[in-house]
This record gives sequence, structure tokens and C-alpha cells, in this order.
Amino acid sequence: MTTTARAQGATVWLTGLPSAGKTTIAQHLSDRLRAEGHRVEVLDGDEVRRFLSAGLGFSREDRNTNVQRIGLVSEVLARNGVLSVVPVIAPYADSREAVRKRHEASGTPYIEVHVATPVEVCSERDVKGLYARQAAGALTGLTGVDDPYEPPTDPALTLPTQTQSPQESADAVYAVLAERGLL
Ligand SMILES: Nc1ncnc2c1ncn2[C@@H]1O[C@H](COP(=O)(O)OS(=O)(=O)O)[C@@H](OP(=O)(O)O)[C@H]1O
Ligand SMILES: Nc1ncnc2c1ncn2[C@@H]1O[C@H](COP(=O)(O)OP(=O)(O)O)[C@@H](O)[C@H]1O
Repeated sequence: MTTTARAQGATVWLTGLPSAGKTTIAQHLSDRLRAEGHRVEVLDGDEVRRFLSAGLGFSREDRNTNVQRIGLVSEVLARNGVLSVVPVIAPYADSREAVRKRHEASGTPYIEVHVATPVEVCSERDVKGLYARQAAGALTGLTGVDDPYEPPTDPALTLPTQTQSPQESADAVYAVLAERGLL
């Protein structure tokens, strides 16, 4: 991209279960966008929880607070021309809807992507060992297992990562940004 005054930001929210592929897709997508000269930020869930959301747990209320904080930061970035990529579970539909509304209120593009990996595949991947810990009784309230995950009903894109490479998944998100004239 040549840098112009009309550079427009957007929030790309990657919602899905633990180990669905959110972080990996965010990484591939942001690498490509940066290489093309875009201003990009990735608001990684784990990092946000260490700082901005330090002290919050995984109750419905705490997850909602976490998601609203991230939604606020992302909207501010996106409103100011940054492509903000958000690999965060955001399990509750009402919580995601509030983030969408915040973006609509300022006319800022908001793209919801469902990283729709089946729970069986996620639990096989088990990148952080959470599914094993839940099965062993060492953890309760794991999203998609013994805690709710409300799938998006009208996402801009659904990614079946069990049949795609990470690059293919990231390229599909890139294509949506391109189609919408955001690149
Ligand atoms: N009980 C439980 N349920 C879900 N996830 C858990 C839990 N405990 C810890 N973790 C780890 O925390 C990461 C999820 O943080 P998020 O901020 O994305 O979650 S949320 O949107 O507030 O629900 C999540 O990261 P990802 O695996 O990258 O999704 C997990 O590693
Ligand atoms: N199409 C795909 N998209 C994203 N990740 C994939 C895909 N296919 C396989 N994977 C693998 O699944 C795992 C997903 O882990 P991660 O990105 O940390 O998930 P999450 O951030 O959703 O918890 C990684 O090991 C990644 O290599």
C-alpha cells in the first residue's frame, strides 16, 4: 500500500474456542498486512489479561468486562486508521453485539470472523493443555466444554480451520478486508 490520507482502519475480531486457531491466524494476517505497509495492531487475549484486564477471571461478568475493554481499545485504534486484529474468545453474543454497536456508533468497520473449529479438533490440538487439565478435573469453566460458547449467527466469515492451513485461513480474512475496500 502507498501511504495515503485515506487509510481506513477496522477491527477484525477472531472469535472461537481455545486452540481454534485465533492467535495463529492473527499472526499470519498481521504479518502480511504489515509487510504491505498497513498499520496493524494485534490485541492478544493473553497479553491484555496480563495488563489491561489483570485480575479478571473467567466468570461471565469478568469475560464481559474483558471483552468490552478490548472492544473499546480496538475501536479507538480502528477509528484512527489502524487495522486492529483481535484474537479473543468473546463467548457471549450480547457482549460481542455491544462491541459491534460501539463500532457502528462511530462508523468504524467491524468484521466478525468465526474461527469455527470443532471442539473435538480443538481438544486434540490443546495448545496450552487446558482441555487435558479440564478432563483431569484440574480446571473448570473451560469455554466450549463446561462453559458456554455462543457461536455468531451472522459473522462476516466462518473459518473451518480443520480443513485449511493457517495461511489459507488468514488469506480468507484478508480477502474480506479487500472486498470491503479496507486495504
Ligand atoms: N476457563 C477458561 N476458558 C477459556 N480460556 C481460558 C480459561 N482459562 C484460561 N484460559 C486462557 O485464557 C485465554 C482466553 O482469554 P480471552 O481473553 O480470549 O477470553 S474471554 O474472551 O474473556 O472469554 C485462552 O486463550 P486462547 O487459548 O488463545 O483462546 C486460554 O488460554
Ligand atoms: N487453518 C488453521 N488456522 C489456524 N491454526 C491452525 C490451522 N490449522 C491448524 N492450526 C493449528 O492450530 C493451533 C491453534 O492454536 P492457537 O492459534 O494458539 O489457537 P487459539 O489462539 O484459538 O487458542 C496451532 O498449533 C496451529 O498451527
